[in-house]
Amino acid sequence: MREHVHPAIPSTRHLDAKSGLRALTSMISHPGSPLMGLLALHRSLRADEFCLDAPRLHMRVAAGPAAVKRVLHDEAGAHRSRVEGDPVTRLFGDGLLVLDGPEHQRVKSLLLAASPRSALESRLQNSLTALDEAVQRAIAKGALWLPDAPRRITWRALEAVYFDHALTPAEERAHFDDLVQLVDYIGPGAWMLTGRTPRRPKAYTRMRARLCTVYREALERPGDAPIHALALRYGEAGASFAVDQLLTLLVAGHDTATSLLSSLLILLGQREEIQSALRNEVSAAAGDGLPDVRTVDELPLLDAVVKEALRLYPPIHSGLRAHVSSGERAMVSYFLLHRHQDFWPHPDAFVPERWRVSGPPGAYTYLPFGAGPRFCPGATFARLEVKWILARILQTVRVALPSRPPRIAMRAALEHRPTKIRVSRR
Ligand code: HEM
Repeated sequence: MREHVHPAIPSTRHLDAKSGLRALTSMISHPGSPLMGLLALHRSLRADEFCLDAPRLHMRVAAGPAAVKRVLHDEAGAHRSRVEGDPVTRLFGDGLLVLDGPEHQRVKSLLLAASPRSALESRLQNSLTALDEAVQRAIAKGALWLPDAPRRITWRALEAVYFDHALTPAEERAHFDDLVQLVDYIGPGAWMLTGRTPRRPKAYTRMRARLCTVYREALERPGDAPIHALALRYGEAGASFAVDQLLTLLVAGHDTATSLLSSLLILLGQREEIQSALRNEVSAAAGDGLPDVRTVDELPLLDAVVKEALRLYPPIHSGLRAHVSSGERAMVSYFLLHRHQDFWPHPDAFVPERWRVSGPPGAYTYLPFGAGPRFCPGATFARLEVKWILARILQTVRVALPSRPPRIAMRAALEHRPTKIRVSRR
Protein backbone atom coordinates (compact mmCIF):
# COMPACT_ATOMS: atom_id res chain seq x y z
CA MET A 1 0.00 0.00 0.00
CA ARG A 2 1.36 3.42 -0.87
CA GLU A 3 0.83 5.73 2.07
CA HIS A 4 2.84 8.82 2.86
CA VAL A 5 2.88 9.26 6.59
CA HIS A 6 5.57 11.95 6.74
CA PRO A 7 5.61 12.71 3.12
CA ALA A 8 7.63 14.86 0.87
CA ILE A 9 4.31 15.32 -0.83
CA PRO A 10 4.36 15.12 -4.61
CA SER A 11 2.85 18.11 -6.33
CA THR A 12 1.30 18.84 -9.69
CA ARG A 13 4.55 20.71 -10.30
CA HIS A 14 6.32 17.34 -10.40
CA LEU A 15 4.20 15.98 -13.23
CA ASP A 16 5.97 15.15 -16.46
CA ALA A 17 4.58 16.86 -19.54
CA LYS A 18 2.72 13.80 -20.82
CA SER A 19 0.92 13.04 -17.56
CA GLY A 20 0.16 16.71 -16.99
CA LEU A 21 -1.34 16.99 -20.45
CA ARG A 22 -3.38 13.84 -19.95
CA ALA A 23 -4.84 15.18 -16.70
CA LEU A 24 -5.49 18.58 -18.24
CA THR A 25 -7.19 17.07 -21.27
CA SER A 26 -9.28 14.92 -19.01
CA MET A 27 -10.37 18.02 -17.10
CA ILE A 28 -11.61 19.87 -20.13
CA SER A 29 -12.83 17.27 -22.60
CA HIS A 30 -15.24 14.38 -22.82
CA PRO A 31 -15.72 12.35 -20.67
CA GLY A 32 -13.79 14.66 -18.47
CA SER A 33 -14.67 17.14 -15.83
CA PRO A 34 -12.55 18.57 -13.04
CA LEU A 35 -13.32 15.45 -11.05
CA MET A 36 -12.21 13.11 -13.79
CA GLY A 37 -9.14 15.29 -14.24
CA LEU A 38 -8.40 14.94 -10.56
CA LEU A 39 -8.71 11.19 -10.95
CA ALA A 40 -6.28 11.24 -13.86
CA LEU A 41 -3.87 13.31 -11.75
CA HIS A 42 -4.16 10.90 -8.87
CA ARG A 43 -3.35 7.98 -11.11
CA SER A 44 -0.47 9.84 -12.76
CA LEU A 45 1.12 10.94 -9.50
CA ARG A 46 0.55 7.53 -7.92
CA ALA A 47 0.38 9.07 -4.45
CA ASP A 48 -2.21 8.98 -1.71
CA GLU A 49 -1.52 12.57 -0.79
CA PHE A 50 -0.46 15.32 -3.17
CA CYS A 51 -0.52 19.07 -3.67
CA LEU A 52 -2.51 20.96 -6.23
CA ASP A 53 -0.41 23.93 -7.16
CA ALA A 54 -1.63 26.71 -9.40
CA PRO A 55 -1.20 30.46 -9.26
CA ARG A 56 -2.93 31.55 -6.02
CA LEU A 57 -3.93 28.01 -5.18
CA HIS A 58 -2.07 25.60 -2.96
CA MET A 59 -4.11 22.71 -1.66
CA ARG A 60 -3.17 19.38 -0.12
CA VAL A 61 -5.33 16.58 -1.41
CA ALA A 62 -5.86 13.48 0.73
CA ALA A 63 -6.83 10.54 -1.47
CA GLY A 64 -5.77 7.38 0.39
CA PRO A 65 -7.08 5.89 3.66
CA ALA A 66 -4.21 6.93 5.95
CA ALA A 67 -4.06 10.50 4.62
CA VAL A 68 -7.85 10.82 4.81
CA LYS A 69 -7.94 9.46 8.36
CA ARG A 70 -5.29 11.95 9.38
CA VAL A 71 -7.30 14.95 8.18
CA LEU A 72 -10.75 13.77 9.25
CA HIS A 73 -9.87 12.18 12.53
CA ASP A 74 -6.34 12.40 13.96
CA GLU A 75 -5.81 16.08 13.11
CA ALA A 76 -9.45 17.15 13.10
CA GLY A 77 -8.78 19.67 15.87
CA ALA A 78 -6.01 21.31 13.84
CA HIS A 79 -8.37 22.07 10.97
CA ARG A 80 -11.13 24.60 10.63
CA SER A 81 -14.13 23.70 8.56
CA ARG A 82 -14.24 26.89 6.53
CA VAL A 83 -12.21 29.83 5.41
CA GLU A 84 -13.41 33.27 6.49
CA GLY A 85 -15.34 34.94 3.68
CA ASP A 86 -15.75 31.99 1.30
CA PRO A 87 -19.26 31.53 -0.17
CA VAL A 88 -20.19 28.69 2.20
CA THR A 89 -19.39 30.88 5.20
CA ARG A 90 -21.24 33.83 3.72
CA LEU A 91 -24.32 31.77 2.94
CA PHE A 92 -24.67 29.69 6.06
CA GLY A 93 -23.49 32.23 8.65
CA ASP A 94 -23.43 30.28 11.91
CA GLY A 95 -24.78 27.09 10.34
CA LEU A 96 -23.45 23.70 11.42
CA LEU A 97 -21.25 23.39 8.35
CA VAL A 98 -19.39 26.55 9.31
CA LEU A 99 -19.24 26.31 13.10
CA ASP A 100 -16.19 24.86 14.81
CA GLY A 101 -15.33 23.86 18.38
CA PRO A 102 -17.80 23.52 21.27
CA GLU A 103 -20.63 25.38 19.50
CA HIS A 104 -20.35 22.93 16.61
CA GLN A 105 -20.56 20.02 19.06
CA ARG A 106 -23.61 21.50 20.80
CA VAL A 107 -25.62 22.08 17.62
CA LYS A 108 -24.67 18.72 16.17
CA SER A 109 -25.64 16.83 19.32
CA LEU A 110 -28.95 18.65 19.42
CA LEU A 111 -29.75 17.75 15.81
CA LEU A 112 -28.67 14.15 16.19
CA ALA A 113 -30.69 13.73 19.38
CA ALA A 114 -33.72 15.16 17.56
CA SER A 115 -33.41 12.75 14.63
CA PRO A 116 -33.13 9.17 15.91
CA ARG A 117 -33.76 6.55 13.27
CA SER A 118 -37.18 5.56 14.63
CA ALA A 119 -38.44 9.17 14.47
CA LEU A 120 -37.05 9.69 10.95
CA GLU A 121 -38.68 6.49 9.81
CA SER A 122 -42.09 7.39 11.17
CA ARG A 123 -41.95 11.02 10.05
CA LEU A 124 -41.05 9.88 6.53
CA GLN A 125 -43.75 7.19 6.62
CA ASN A 126 -46.31 9.86 7.54
CA SER A 127 -45.34 12.05 4.61
CA LEU A 128 -45.44 9.33 1.94
CA THR A 129 -48.70 10.45 0.34
CA ALA A 130 -47.35 13.96 -0.23
CA LEU A 131 -44.04 12.57 -1.40
CA ASP A 132 -45.76 10.24 -3.82
CA GLU A 133 -47.70 13.17 -5.29
CA ALA A 134 -44.35 14.80 -6.09
CA VAL A 135 -43.06 11.55 -7.64
CA GLN A 136 -46.19 11.08 -9.76
CA ARG A 137 -46.13 14.72 -10.87
CA ALA A 138 -42.52 14.34 -11.96
CA ILE A 139 -43.10 11.22 -14.01
CA ALA A 140 -46.46 12.31 -15.47
CA LYS A 141 -44.59 14.28 -18.13
CA GLY A 142 -43.17 11.13 -19.74
CA ALA A 143 -39.63 12.10 -18.77
CA LEU A 144 -37.64 12.88 -15.68
CA TRP A 145 -35.45 15.92 -16.01
CA LEU A 146 -32.27 15.73 -13.99
CA PRO A 147 -31.44 17.34 -11.68
CA ASP A 148 -34.71 19.33 -11.42
CA ALA A 149 -37.12 16.45 -10.79
CA PRO A 150 -35.08 14.82 -7.98
CA ARG A 151 -34.51 18.29 -6.53
CA ARG A 152 -38.23 18.97 -6.22
CA ILE A 153 -38.91 15.56 -4.66
CA THR A 154 -36.05 15.55 -2.15
CA TRP A 155 -36.73 19.18 -1.16
CA ARG A 156 -40.28 18.18 -0.23
CA ALA A 157 -39.05 15.16 1.78
CA LEU A 158 -36.49 17.22 3.69
CA GLU A 159 -38.97 19.92 4.68
CA ALA A 160 -41.62 17.41 5.75
CA VAL A 161 -39.28 15.41 7.96
CA TYR A 162 -36.89 18.06 9.35
CA PHE A 163 -39.07 21.20 9.28
CA ASP A 164 -42.52 19.63 9.80
CA HIS A 165 -43.53 21.72 6.82
CA ALA A 166 -45.63 20.55 3.88
CA LEU A 167 -44.19 22.38 0.90
CA THR A 168 -47.06 23.63 -1.26
CA PRO A 169 -46.87 23.64 -5.07
CA ALA A 170 -47.11 27.47 -4.95
CA GLU A 171 -44.13 27.72 -2.59
CA GLU A 172 -42.22 25.30 -4.75
CA ARG A 173 -42.89 27.40 -7.87
CA ALA A 174 -41.99 30.63 -6.08
CA HIS A 175 -38.70 29.40 -4.63
CA PHE A 176 -37.33 26.69 -6.89
CA ASP A 177 -35.05 29.09 -8.76
CA ASP A 178 -33.91 30.54 -5.44
CA LEU A 179 -32.87 27.10 -4.28
CA VAL A 180 -30.87 26.52 -7.46
CA GLN A 181 -29.17 29.92 -7.09
CA LEU A 182 -28.11 29.10 -3.54
CA VAL A 183 -26.62 25.80 -4.63
CA ASP A 184 -24.82 27.48 -7.53
CA TYR A 185 -23.41 30.12 -5.22
CA ILE A 186 -21.51 27.66 -3.03
CA GLY A 187 -20.06 25.54 -5.84
CA PRO A 188 -16.34 25.79 -6.60
CA GLY A 189 -15.65 28.68 -8.91
CA ALA A 190 -13.23 31.33 -10.05
CA TRP A 191 -13.22 32.75 -6.50
CA MET A 192 -10.95 29.88 -5.47
CA LEU A 193 -8.27 31.25 -7.77
CA THR A 194 -8.94 34.98 -7.54
CA GLY A 195 -9.66 35.04 -3.80
CA ARG A 196 -12.60 37.38 -4.50
CA THR A 197 -15.87 36.06 -3.06
CA PRO A 198 -18.87 36.66 -5.31
CA ARG A 199 -21.81 38.66 -3.94
CA ARG A 200 -24.54 36.72 -2.18
CA PRO A 201 -27.49 36.17 -4.54
CA LYS A 202 -30.82 37.91 -3.87
CA ALA A 203 -32.27 34.44 -3.42
CA TYR A 204 -30.52 34.37 -0.03
CA THR A 205 -32.79 37.07 1.41
CA ARG A 206 -35.94 35.53 -0.02
CA MET A 207 -35.14 32.02 1.20
CA ARG A 208 -34.19 33.24 4.66
CA ALA A 209 -37.45 35.18 4.93
CA ARG A 210 -39.37 32.02 4.02
CA LEU A 211 -37.44 29.95 6.56
CA CYS A 212 -38.06 32.60 9.25
CA THR A 213 -41.79 32.08 8.70
CA VAL A 214 -41.40 28.31 8.88
CA TYR A 215 -39.40 28.71 12.11
CA ARG A 216 -42.03 31.00 13.67
CA GLU A 217 -44.68 28.36 12.89
CA ALA A 218 -42.57 25.80 14.74
CA LEU A 219 -42.25 28.15 17.73
CA GLU A 220 -46.02 28.32 17.97
CA ARG A 221 -46.81 24.68 17.21
CA PRO A 222 -44.59 22.28 19.21
CA GLY A 223 -43.79 18.85 17.80
CA ASP A 224 -41.02 16.29 17.54
CA ALA A 225 -39.21 17.30 14.33
CA PRO A 226 -35.62 18.64 14.43
CA ILE A 227 -37.00 22.15 13.84
CA HIS A 228 -38.90 21.89 17.12
CA ALA A 229 -35.71 20.95 18.98
CA LEU A 230 -34.10 24.11 17.54
CA ALA A 231 -37.15 26.18 18.49
CA LEU A 232 -37.11 24.83 22.04
CA ARG A 233 -33.40 25.53 22.47
CA TYR A 234 -33.04 28.88 20.68
CA GLY A 235 -36.54 30.36 20.86
CA GLU A 236 -37.48 33.74 19.42
CA ALA A 237 -34.29 35.42 20.67
CA GLY A 238 -32.09 32.94 18.80
CA ALA A 239 -34.20 32.88 15.63
CA SER A 240 -31.39 34.12 13.39
CA PHE A 241 -29.00 31.41 14.61
CA ALA A 242 -31.71 28.74 14.22
CA VAL A 243 -32.53 29.90 10.69
CA ASP A 244 -28.84 29.54 9.80
CA GLN A 245 -29.23 25.88 10.79
CA LEU A 246 -32.39 25.49 8.71
CA LEU A 247 -30.74 26.99 5.64
CA THR A 248 -27.77 24.66 6.12
CA LEU A 249 -29.99 21.60 6.48
CA LEU A 250 -32.07 22.63 3.50
CA VAL A 251 -29.15 23.05 1.11
CA ALA A 252 -26.87 20.30 2.45
CA GLY A 253 -29.80 17.93 2.81
CA HIS A 254 -31.58 18.22 -0.51
CA ASP A 255 -28.72 18.83 -2.96
CA THR A 256 -26.87 15.67 -1.92
CA ALA A 257 -29.97 13.48 -2.15
CA THR A 258 -30.69 15.07 -5.55
CA SER A 259 -27.24 14.07 -6.72
CA LEU A 260 -27.58 10.50 -5.45
CA LEU A 261 -31.03 10.01 -6.96
CA SER A 262 -29.81 11.41 -10.29
CA SER A 263 -26.83 9.02 -10.30
CA LEU A 264 -29.11 6.08 -9.53
CA LEU A 265 -31.52 6.92 -12.33
CA ILE A 266 -28.68 7.31 -14.81
CA LEU A 267 -26.97 4.09 -13.75
CA LEU A 268 -30.22 2.13 -13.90
CA GLY A 269 -31.07 3.73 -17.25
CA GLN A 270 -27.81 2.30 -18.53
CA ARG A 271 -28.23 -1.11 -16.91
CA GLU A 272 -31.67 -2.47 -17.79
CA GLU A 273 -30.96 -5.89 -16.23
CA ILE A 274 -30.21 -4.39 -12.80
CA GLN A 275 -33.23 -2.09 -13.06
CA SER A 276 -35.45 -5.04 -13.80
CA ALA A 277 -34.06 -7.15 -10.95
CA LEU A 278 -34.59 -4.23 -8.60
CA ARG A 279 -38.16 -3.75 -9.74
CA ASN A 280 -38.84 -7.43 -9.10
CA GLU A 281 -37.36 -7.11 -5.63
CA VAL A 282 -39.56 -4.11 -4.79
CA SER A 283 -42.70 -5.71 -6.25
CA ALA A 284 -42.14 -8.97 -4.37
CA ALA A 285 -41.91 -7.02 -1.09
CA ALA A 286 -44.57 -4.36 -1.65
CA GLY A 287 -46.76 -5.20 -4.64
CA ASP A 288 -48.01 -2.04 -6.37
CA GLY A 289 -49.08 -0.07 -3.30
CA LEU A 290 -47.07 2.56 -1.46
CA PRO A 291 -44.16 0.60 0.01
CA ASP A 292 -43.40 0.79 3.67
CA VAL A 293 -40.23 2.77 4.54
CA ARG A 294 -38.69 0.03 6.66
CA THR A 295 -39.50 -2.74 4.16
CA VAL A 296 -37.75 -0.83 1.40
CA ASP A 297 -34.74 -0.12 3.60
CA GLU A 298 -34.21 -3.84 4.12
CA LEU A 299 -34.15 -4.90 0.43
CA PRO A 300 -30.67 -6.37 -0.23
CA LEU A 301 -30.27 -5.56 -3.95
CA LEU A 302 -31.54 -2.01 -3.47
CA ASP A 303 -29.10 -1.61 -0.61
CA ALA A 304 -26.19 -2.83 -2.76
CA VAL A 305 -27.18 -0.58 -5.67
CA VAL A 306 -27.37 2.50 -3.45
CA LYS A 307 -24.02 1.71 -1.81
CA GLU A 308 -22.37 1.29 -5.20
CA ALA A 309 -23.86 4.51 -6.58
CA LEU A 310 -22.53 6.32 -3.49
CA ARG A 311 -19.10 4.81 -4.12
CA LEU A 312 -18.93 5.72 -7.78
CA TYR A 313 -20.58 9.13 -7.55
CA PRO A 314 -20.24 10.35 -3.93
CA PRO A 315 -22.52 13.42 -3.83
CA ILE A 316 -20.09 15.19 -1.54
CA HIS A 317 -17.03 14.55 -3.66
CA SER A 318 -14.68 16.52 -1.37
CA GLY A 319 -14.43 17.80 2.17
CA LEU A 320 -12.60 21.10 2.46
CA ARG A 321 -10.61 22.20 5.51
CA ALA A 322 -8.14 24.92 6.43
CA HIS A 323 -5.25 24.38 8.82
CA VAL A 324 -5.80 26.49 11.93
CA SER A 325 -2.27 27.87 12.22
CA SER A 326 -0.86 27.80 8.68
CA GLY A 327 -4.14 28.48 6.86
CA GLU A 328 -3.12 25.84 4.31
CA ARG A 329 -6.14 24.36 2.56
CA ALA A 330 -6.72 20.64 2.62
CA MET A 331 -9.14 18.63 0.54
CA VAL A 332 -10.29 15.15 1.43
CA SER A 333 -11.30 13.65 -1.89
CA TYR A 334 -14.04 11.11 -1.29
CA PHE A 335 -14.23 10.72 -5.06
CA LEU A 336 -10.58 9.64 -5.39
CA LEU A 337 -10.78 7.46 -2.29
CA HIS A 338 -13.77 5.58 -3.71
CA ARG A 339 -11.99 4.95 -7.01
CA HIS A 340 -8.60 4.05 -5.57
CA GLN A 341 -7.23 1.27 -7.72
CA ASP A 342 -5.29 -0.37 -4.88
CA PHE A 343 -8.50 -1.08 -3.01
CA TRP A 344 -11.33 -1.43 -5.51
CA PRO A 345 -11.24 -3.98 -8.32
CA HIS A 346 -12.60 -2.30 -11.48
CA PRO A 347 -12.77 1.01 -9.64
CA ASP A 348 -14.61 2.92 -12.40
CA ALA A 349 -17.26 0.27 -13.06
CA PHE A 350 -20.74 0.04 -11.56
CA VAL A 351 -20.69 -3.35 -9.79
CA PRO A 352 -23.40 -3.60 -7.09
CA GLU A 353 -22.55 -7.30 -6.63
CA ARG A 354 -19.37 -6.33 -4.78
CA TRP A 355 -21.53 -5.26 -1.82
CA ARG A 356 -23.35 -8.57 -1.70
CA VAL A 357 -20.08 -10.41 -1.22
CA SER A 358 -18.44 -8.14 1.34
CA GLY A 359 -18.28 -4.67 2.85
CA PRO A 360 -15.71 -1.95 2.14
CA PRO A 361 -12.17 -3.23 1.53
CA GLY A 362 -10.75 -1.57 4.66
CA ALA A 363 -11.09 1.23 7.19
CA TYR A 364 -11.34 4.71 5.62
CA THR A 365 -11.76 3.33 2.09
CA TYR A 366 -15.46 4.13 1.74
CA LEU A 367 -16.81 7.30 3.32
CA PRO A 368 -19.81 8.63 1.39
CA PHE A 369 -21.02 10.36 4.55
CA GLY A 370 -17.59 11.43 5.82
CA ALA A 371 -16.08 10.49 9.18
CA GLY A 372 -14.81 12.04 12.39
CA PRO A 373 -16.43 15.03 14.07
CA ARG A 374 -17.88 16.38 10.81
CA PHE A 375 -19.59 13.19 9.63
CA CYS A 376 -22.97 13.71 8.02
CA PRO A 377 -25.86 14.08 10.48
CA GLY A 378 -28.37 13.31 7.68
CA ALA A 379 -26.96 9.93 6.60
CA THR A 380 -29.78 7.79 7.99
CA PHE A 381 -32.50 9.99 6.58
CA ALA A 382 -30.79 10.27 3.19
CA ARG A 383 -30.60 6.49 2.77
CA LEU A 384 -34.24 6.03 3.82
CA GLU A 385 -35.67 8.72 1.57
CA VAL A 386 -33.60 7.93 -1.53
CA LYS A 387 -34.33 4.21 -1.33
CA TRP A 388 -38.03 4.89 -0.96
CA ILE A 389 -38.23 7.41 -3.80
CA LEU A 390 -36.27 5.15 -6.14
CA ALA A 391 -38.40 2.12 -5.23
CA ARG A 392 -41.55 4.11 -5.91
CA ILE A 393 -40.29 5.34 -9.28
CA LEU A 394 -39.37 1.79 -10.32
CA GLN A 395 -42.74 0.47 -9.20
CA THR A 396 -44.40 2.93 -11.55
CA VAL A 397 -42.19 3.32 -14.62
CA ARG A 398 -39.22 2.00 -16.60
CA VAL A 399 -36.42 4.49 -17.01
CA ALA A 400 -34.16 4.77 -20.05
CA LEU A 401 -31.27 7.03 -20.99
CA PRO A 402 -31.78 8.66 -24.37
CA SER A 403 -28.13 8.83 -25.29
CA ARG A 404 -24.76 8.36 -23.71
CA PRO A 405 -24.39 9.16 -20.00
CA PRO A 406 -24.03 12.81 -19.06
CA ARG A 407 -20.77 14.32 -17.91
CA ILE A 408 -20.31 14.99 -14.24
CA ALA A 409 -19.59 18.40 -12.82
CA MET A 410 -17.86 19.38 -9.63
CA ARG A 411 -20.49 21.64 -8.10
CA ALA A 412 -21.36 22.03 -4.41
CA ALA A 413 -22.33 18.38 -4.73
CA LEU A 414 -21.34 16.18 -7.61
CA GLU A 415 -23.81 16.96 -10.36
CA HIS A 416 -24.64 15.27 -13.64
CA ARG A 417 -25.12 17.71 -16.50
CA PRO A 418 -28.83 18.33 -17.16
CA THR A 419 -30.26 15.12 -18.55
CA LYS A 420 -33.59 13.84 -19.79
CA ILE A 421 -34.49 10.36 -18.58
CA ARG A 422 -37.29 8.85 -20.65
CA VAL A 423 -39.91 7.02 -18.60
CA SER A 424 -42.59 4.60 -19.74
CA ARG A 425 -45.42 3.15 -17.67
CA ARG A 426 -44.95 -0.50 -16.76
C1 HEM B 1 -26.99 11.14 -0.05
C2 HEM B 1 -27.08 12.14 0.77
C3 HEM B 1 -25.94 12.73 1.54
C4 HEM B 1 -24.59 12.56 1.40
C5 HEM B 1 -23.85 11.66 0.43
C6 HEM B 1 -23.95 13.40 2.40
C7 HEM B 1 -22.59 13.47 2.60
C8 HEM B 1 -21.98 14.26 3.55
C9 HEM B 1 -20.56 14.29 3.81
C10 HEM B 1 -19.51 13.47 3.08
C11 HEM B 1 -20.36 15.18 4.81
C12 HEM B 1 -19.00 15.56 5.42
C13 HEM B 1 -18.33 16.60 4.56
C14 HEM B 1 -16.92 16.93 4.99
O1 HEM B 1 -16.13 16.03 5.25
O2 HEM B 1 -16.61 18.13 5.02
C15 HEM B 1 -21.63 15.74 5.17
C16 HEM B 1 -21.83 16.72 6.13
C17 HEM B 1 -23.06 17.26 6.41
N1 HEM B 1 -24.29 16.84 5.95
FE1 HEM B 1 -24.62 15.37 4.61
N2 HEM B 1 -24.92 14.07 3.10
C18 HEM B 1 -26.15 13.67 2.62
C19 HEM B 1 -27.38 14.06 3.09
C20 HEM B 1 -27.59 14.96 4.09
C21 HEM B 1 -28.86 15.30 4.65
C22 HEM B 1 -30.19 14.67 4.23
C23 HEM B 1 -28.64 16.29 5.57
C24 HEM B 1 -29.63 17.00 6.44
C25 HEM B 1 -30.74 16.52 6.82
C26 HEM B 1 -27.22 16.55 5.59
C27 HEM B 1 -26.61 17.51 6.36
C28 HEM B 1 -25.25 17.63 6.50
C29 HEM B 1 -24.63 18.63 7.35
C30 HEM B 1 -25.34 19.71 8.14
C31 HEM B 1 -23.26 18.40 7.29
C32 HEM B 1 -22.15 19.16 8.04
C33 HEM B 1 -21.81 18.38 9.30
C34 HEM B 1 -20.71 19.02 10.12
O3 HEM B 1 -20.01 19.90 9.62
O4 HEM B 1 -20.57 18.60 11.27
N3 HEM B 1 -26.61 15.72 4.70
N4 HEM B 1 -22.62 15.15 4.40
